[in-house]
Amino acid sequence: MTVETRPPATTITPDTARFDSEAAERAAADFLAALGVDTASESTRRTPRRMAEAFIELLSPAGFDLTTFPNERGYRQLVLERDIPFTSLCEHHMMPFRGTAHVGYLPGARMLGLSKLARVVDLFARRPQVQESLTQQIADWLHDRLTPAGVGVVVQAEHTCMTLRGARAAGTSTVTSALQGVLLTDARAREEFFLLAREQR
Ligand SMILES: Nc1nc2c(ncn2[C@@H]2O[C@H](COP(=O)(O)OP(=O)(O)OP(=O)(O)O)[C@@H](O)[C@H]2O)c(=O)[nH]1
Ligand SMILES: [Zn+2]
Repeated sequence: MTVETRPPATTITPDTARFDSEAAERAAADFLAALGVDTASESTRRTPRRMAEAFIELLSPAGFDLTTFPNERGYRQLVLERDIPFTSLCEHHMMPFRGTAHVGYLPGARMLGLSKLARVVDLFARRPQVQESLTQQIADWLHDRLTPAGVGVVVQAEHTCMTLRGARAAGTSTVTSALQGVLLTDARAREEFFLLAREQR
């Protein structure tokens, strides 16, 4: 008889109860009026509502089950999910920043369902963020929840607050990384992670 050391799945339920969509719609209408934007035409009458819904969507990660499996065959090498797309909101301007994340881990006693790596990125992207925190939060959360031997995260993104306005530095991208466990302490494991994360298809 095998003894499960942990429950097979943990349900992650993001808190979306905090949204007051009607207040958000009223505020959007006030904001647009203050900017002199007409919301009286047939085309723009629902724009305050659309704005509220758009921001609520950008701030609403999907819930999911953090499904794990026992690492029965003792797989000890890197598992790396590359090019996970995400959209987040820069907490300074509330303008989108979007890009991709590479998320990898060195398994311990349990393996994670692959899709969960993309779901964890979504969980932390759909909130007001700075890219450094997004990157670190993904690594820390996986390290705490999965207790793997190591975790590595690389995030690359375009910040529209600096490409479309302000510095207007079109074409720039920002790269951040966060490491935990063996990937932080062992130079060879770290090197392998960055090599595989960078490798072209
Ligand atoms: N470190 C970090 N900074 C960010 C991120 N997203 C936006 N920023 C920066 O936050 C800073 C906010 O600076 P402020 O000087 O208060 O804002 P601002 O007057 O609109 O500045 P400009 O964007 O330079 O016009 C800007 O330099 C942004 O580029 C992020 O993810 N990480
Ligand atoms: Zn910004």
